[in-house]
This record gives sequence, structure tokens and C-alpha cells, in this order.
Amino acid sequence: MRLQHLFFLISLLLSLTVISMTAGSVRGAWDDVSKARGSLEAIEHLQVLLVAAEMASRERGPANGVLGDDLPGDPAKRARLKTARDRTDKAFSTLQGALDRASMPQPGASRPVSQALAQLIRARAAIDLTASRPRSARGADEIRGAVSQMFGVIDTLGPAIITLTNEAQTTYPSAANALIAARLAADLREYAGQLGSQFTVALTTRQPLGAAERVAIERLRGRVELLRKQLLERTATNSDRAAVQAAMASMQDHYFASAIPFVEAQTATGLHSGHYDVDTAGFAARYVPDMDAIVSLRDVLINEALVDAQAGLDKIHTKARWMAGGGLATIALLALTLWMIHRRVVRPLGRTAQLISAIAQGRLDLDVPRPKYRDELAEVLEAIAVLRQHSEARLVLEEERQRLVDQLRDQSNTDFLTGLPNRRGFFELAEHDLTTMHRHGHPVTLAIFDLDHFKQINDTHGHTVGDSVLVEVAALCCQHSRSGDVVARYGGEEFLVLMPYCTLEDGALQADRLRRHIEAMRIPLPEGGELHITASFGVEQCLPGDPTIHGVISRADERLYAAKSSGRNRVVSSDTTLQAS
Ligand SMILES: Nc1nc2c(ncn2[C@@H]2O[C@H](COP(=O)(O)OP(=O)(O)OP(=O)(O)O)[C@@H](O)[C@H]2O)c(=O)[nH]1
Repeated sequence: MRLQHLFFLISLLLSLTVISMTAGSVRGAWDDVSKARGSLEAIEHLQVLLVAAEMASRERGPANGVLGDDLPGDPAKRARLKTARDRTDKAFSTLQGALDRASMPQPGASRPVSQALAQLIRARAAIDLTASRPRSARGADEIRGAVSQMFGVIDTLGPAIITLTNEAQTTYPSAANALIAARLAADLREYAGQLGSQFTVALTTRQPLGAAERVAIERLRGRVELLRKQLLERTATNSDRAAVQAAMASMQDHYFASAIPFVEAQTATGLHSGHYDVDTAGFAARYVPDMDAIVSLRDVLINEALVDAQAGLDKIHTKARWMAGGGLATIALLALTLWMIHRRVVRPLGRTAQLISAIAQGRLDLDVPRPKYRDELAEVLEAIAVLRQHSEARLVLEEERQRLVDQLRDQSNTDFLTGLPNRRGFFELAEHDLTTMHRHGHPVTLAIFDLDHFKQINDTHGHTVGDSVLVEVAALCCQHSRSGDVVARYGGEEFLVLMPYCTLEDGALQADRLRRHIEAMRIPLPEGGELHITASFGVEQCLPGDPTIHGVISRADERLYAAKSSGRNRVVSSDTTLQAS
């Protein structure tokens, strides 16, 4: 696999891995954020729910007032009950609206709230029914039943309170203490309300406390004390906030130091005589306001939980933002790294490889690019530039050497005087032709000729004239031979003409044509006048049995000898003699 493709593949896999891992952790972090928002919402819902429960509790006061009122009924008491009921309805409506709009649905809270509302309607109907009779016709059990139906509203809300508290605690363990304390305060408010309600029957009937009320008062007093202790422990050990401590102190002053002694005084009266100094409305007016300190404590504690949770949400949010920012930075860094590697390593490496292989193949016309950066690849490019220079120099040397070799070979194969192939050159060319002709069955004929009385020319006119005669004859033979014929100087004043695709007869005719041209030649002499020359030819056909050209030359040479012997200036072959007429 090419490096470029490998790099692309690895980059793709690496990018996919990093992107999916980053997306996974960022998504996880944002899931934590939305879960934390849901938990914060749960605390807010708990706050609204506790208010709704408190309103339902508060409604019992005016309800008790109406229950203790004789017909036709005090309009002011009825108006107070209506106002209380309107407040409760409004609180439940706010609660249901908040739960319906929740970002994370809480069926564990919504269902009990709906059930509590149904219970509230039933309890109100029971109270209204009881209050519609004359006071003397209202039995104690009937009044007790109506009051306990109102208690049932708060009991029904219990699972919703637990669900919302648990939801908040899982995400914000640090807020757990404040939440538990807030629930304790809410419970305290409820039990304090129930404690007050125990006097409704006795105050309405102006009778001593019944056995059931006495037991309930004892039990509720115990619970109230227990809750006070638990609240003291929780707020003393785990909360040092001034607001909580102030709310605790207020609760101690108002409820435990004021309302509880009042309850104890009414209890003492209820145990002995039943001659109470207050009626139900007066009891409520004296008792209920002191319970507000408990509600304030509850609100301060819920607020503390909300502050803790908001701080926790901020931390989770910040962490998620860092994760997202870090993830994006990681992806950007990876992209930058891959881009840099591709730009500064992979791509230049590919070009460098192309350059080196081009130089190796002898293509030296490519430009070696100037390096953009002072790095290792720049050193490689510089080395390649030097390598190319060396290769160019080597190529020049190589060409020079080849030229010299060719020149040397040409010189060793060429006759320096006439420029014709010499004996060695002729043998090289002729052997090749002979082999080819024999392979394809074509005829080849060889003529050898020798200038007549050449010694005399030298002796009479000098070697320079002799040389120019040889040059002229060579040029004449080349001029009148077919292309493909090989004309060579065999030695001294002897020449060879090898004629491929030529029969013996045609070869003899061609030799005779050359003879005539030589005979017709006029060579001007330096001292004036002209020189006539003639030549004698021996012609032989190459036979398929001839392994080399030497045999044919030898046979043609015999014919030449015959031509010389028989008077010169003629052509002699094995089947004919052609001579000057
Ligand atoms: N000028 C010159 N003469 C050469 C050259 N090569 C050989 N010769 C001369 O050619 C002459 C050949 O003479 P011979 O062999 O006696 O033959 P010839 O005089 O031609 O007589 P025949 O061949 O019998 O007709 C000699 O004198 C050689 O010196 C050369 O390159 N230049």
C-alpha cells in the first residue's frame, strides 16, 4: 500500500475514534448536566409540594373553626375557610403545573399529588356535610372522621415527597442534609397541626378530651419532641449557616416556648373539666401563628438545599463545558497534526520519491523544488539536487565515452584514406548480410577488383596521385552501387563489392558496369594532363555451403587472378568473362 493511502486510512480511523470518543464523553457530560437540572428541578418541586401540603394543613384550622360553629354559622369563619381553601387550591394548581412542565417527568410525584387532590375533595365534602348539621347533631366520631380525612391528604402526599427527595439526593448528596432537615420541619409542621386538631372535637362539644384524643395528643407530643431533637442534631452538626441557626432559634421561641405551653394548658383543662377559655377559632388564632416559625425553618432549609444544588449544577455545567471545549480542542489539534504531517511529510515524501525514481530512470529535466522549511526533508531535497548534478555529469561522461567508443570502432572499421569500410569493417557487415540472405534463401554475389598497374601510377606520378586515384575510385563505386551493397577497401588497391539479392549473372553485369565507369574516369594530374585507369574484377556467388565470407573472397580472388592473367580490364566469373570491347 502506498504511504499516501496508508496515511489516509490511518487518519480516517484515528479521526473516527477520537471524534466518537470525544462525542461520547461530551454527551455523557451533557447528560449529567440535564440530570442535574432535573434534580435541581426536583428540589424546586419539593418546595412547591411542601407549600401545597402546608396549605392543606393550614386549611384544617378554619375547617375546625367551622366544625365548632353552630348553625346558621358565622359568615366570617366560613369566609376564612373559603380563603384557606382557595390558597390550597392555588398551591396545588401551581404544584401540578410545575410537575406537568418538568423537564424530567416524575410519575412517582405526579400520581400521589393527583390522589391527594382527590382526597382533599373528599375531605372537604365530609367537613361541609358535618358543618351543615346543627352542632348538637354532630357526633364526635363524625367530626373526628372529617378531621382525619384532612390528615389523609398529607399522608397521600408522602410518596411524592420521598420520590422528589431521593431524586435530588442522588445528584446532590451535599444537599441531602438540608433536604432531610426540611422534610423533618415539614413533618413537624404537619404533626404540630395534627396536635392542634386534636382539640377540635373537645372544643366544639365543650367536653373533656376523649380517650382517642388523649392518646393522640400524647403520641403527637412525642413525635413533635422527637422531630425537634432530630432537627437540632441535623442543623447543629451539618449546617453552620446563620440563616438556618436563626430560623431554628425562632422556631424554638415561637413554637416550643410559646405554642407548646399553650397546648399543655389546654390539655390540662381538657383532661379535667372541659371548661376551656377558648373556642376552636380562638384556639386556632392563638396556636396557628406560632407554627409559622416551623414553616420558615422549612423554607430556609429548602433554600439551603437549593443553593447547594445550584452550586453543584454550576460545577457539573462547568465540567461539561470544559469537556466540550477540551473535546473540540482535541479534534482541532488532531486535524492540525494530521494536516501538518500530510503537508510536511507525506506529500513531500511522495514528490521526493517521484524525483528520485525519475533521476534513477535518467530523466534529469525535472526541477528539484526549493524546500519551504529547514527540516530533514530539506536536507533530502538538497541531497537530491546534488545527486541530479552528479547524474547529469555522469550522463555527459557516459555520452562522451560512448561517442569515443563509437569513434574508435568506426576508425578501426574504416579505411582512413577512402572512408570506406576496411577489411575488418567489411567482415562485420558481410557476415551479417550473408547470414540473413542464407536464412531467407536470397542470392548474394561478391565482386573483388584490383586497379591495373597501380604500382606504375605511384612510381610515375607519386603516391599522392596514387592516393587520389584510390579516393576517386572508391567514390565512383559508391556512387554506382545500389543502396544495400557493401563497398569496401580490401587492402592496397583492392576493393570488394558485396551485392545482396543479386545473382551471379547480375553481379557480373554490375561489376562490368563499374569496370566501365573506372575505365571512363579521367583523373587530372598536377603536372597537367589526365590519367586513365582500368581495373580487373573477379565475381563469385556466395553459396549456401559457405560458412563464412572468406571462402567466397578466396574464390572471387581466383577469378580476379584469372582476369589479370588473361589481360586485365575485364570481369571474370565462374560462367562468363566480360571485357572491354
Ligand atoms: N599510393 C598508394 N599506393 C599504394 C597504396 N597501397 C598499395 N599501394 C601500392 O600499390 C602497388 C601495387 O602494386 P602491385 O601489387 O605490383 O600491382 P600492380 O602494379 O597494380 O600490378 P597488377 O596488379 O598486376 O596490375 C604497390 O606499389 C603499392 O605500394 C596506397 O594506399 N596508396
